[in-house]
Amino acid sequence: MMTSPLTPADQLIIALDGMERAEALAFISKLPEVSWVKVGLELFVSAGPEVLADLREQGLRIFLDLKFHDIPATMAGACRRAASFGAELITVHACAGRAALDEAQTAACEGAAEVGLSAPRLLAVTVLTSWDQKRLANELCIPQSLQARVEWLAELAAESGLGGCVCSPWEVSGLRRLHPSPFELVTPGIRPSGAELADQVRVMSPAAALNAGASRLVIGRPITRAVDPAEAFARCCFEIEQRQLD
Ligand SMILES: O=c1ccn([C@@H]2O[C@H](COP(=O)(O)O)[C@@H](O)[C@H]2O)c(=O)[nH]1
Repeated sequence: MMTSPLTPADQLIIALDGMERAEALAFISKLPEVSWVKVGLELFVSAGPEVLADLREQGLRIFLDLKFHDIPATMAGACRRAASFGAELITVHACAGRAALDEAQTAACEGAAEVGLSAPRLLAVTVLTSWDQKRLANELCIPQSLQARVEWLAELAAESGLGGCVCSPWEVSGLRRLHPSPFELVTPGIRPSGAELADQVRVMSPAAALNAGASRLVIGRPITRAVDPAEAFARCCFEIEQRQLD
């Protein structure tokens, strides 16, 4: 069976950070082409799970990025509930370890099935895109190279049957050789040329990240804080389309 290629909007996930519920809904109503949104800690803590239903009613697909990291039973309980809200992508920290990842994955599938939804994909966060090699060694006393660390944690995720991982675009080409599609490599740290880095360290442009092998890109402030967010979104889509034509 032929699968249709992903459109740029399928590959771009807009991070709705720095907004309260009403602001997020108003923002999204100005971007009718968006198909995926990411609800992270800021919006979820201020608006609660109801915002997920609000966004789904607008036809949006939900990436729930709460980065669960806890003991296995707590991770499982949180993932079960998150899946029942209709989130299609859910993050957990790979550092929670194999038992927690295994239980989280099972509970997420059960939570979705209990309400008649398809199982979500759990994504394991590897090393946050705001970290660099030096801080990893100095602050966390992790002697591995950053690439090796990400590959180690992605392997743990794959062995637990997770749907993919979150990494920076810098690690994508190495990871893609180890984990072919459909294992998802979802990359924040996306910066179109000229955009401010802010707290992001391991960054790439949208086209370069996809060329390296990323499945989907997460982009927040370069669009949400743009003077004209619709134009900024359209520019990212254009860059992705051009790359597909090259
Ligand atoms: O390693 C990670 C994991 C998650 N994030 C999240 O992605 C967005 C990025 O937003 P920008 O404004 O484009 O920097 C944000 O919600 C983070 O929580 C990440 O940046 N890095």
